Amino acid sequence: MAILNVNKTRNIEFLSRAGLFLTEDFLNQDLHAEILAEARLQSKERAKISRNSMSLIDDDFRKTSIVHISESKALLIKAELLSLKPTLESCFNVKLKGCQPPQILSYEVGDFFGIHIDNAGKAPDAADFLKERRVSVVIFLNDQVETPQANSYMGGTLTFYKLIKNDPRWDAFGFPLMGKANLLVAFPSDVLHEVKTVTYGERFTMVTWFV
Ligand SMILES: O=C(O)CCC(=O)C(=O)O
Ligand SMILES: [Fe+2]
Repeated sequence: MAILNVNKTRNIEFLSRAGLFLTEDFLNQDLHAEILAEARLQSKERAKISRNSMSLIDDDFRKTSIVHISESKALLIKAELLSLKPTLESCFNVKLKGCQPPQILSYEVGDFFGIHIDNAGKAPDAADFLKERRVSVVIFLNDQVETPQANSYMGGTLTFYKLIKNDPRWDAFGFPLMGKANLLVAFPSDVLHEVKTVTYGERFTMVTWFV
């Protein structure tokens, strides 16, 4: 699919206008550094996808790992994320109960996540935890760069689809968001998105879903 080529700064502006919520420097600096350090050290397991009420690994659709983080860090992270609830409620005009346990995701070279929505849409046999997702949140933990640099990654662009409603001419266009350490993006969980293949380094994100 075609990807619109827009510069990094303007893209934040553009995606905000298209209805996404973006905020820079979301986590306090110490917590951000601690999470990233922990993400690089801890063990990981391959992330699964849900299909026909089954949870399975499908390398053709998603190659991502979930990092095991300490219980204490998970609690701190959740508290930070919950502080965002009122803002997300007014931004997306929904009443939210809370958020699902945050996950730290790692994408090594060759990893990606194909085009999907986070809340299973109208699939009748989907698990309840998927159906109840209202607002998805992604926090980038390290920088996406254009030439190799330590602690950063290349490729792995988070790309959104069908942001321009009621005009099918735009349906094939992907709207990219370059990763930037501590940038947070929130979007309705029925927005189509994907993570392109990582081509250098290791990409870390933290994700949760408000319900
Ligand atoms: O890692 C990302 O940027 C997004 C991950 C994602 O789309 C998901 O976990 O549903
Ligand atoms: Fe997603």
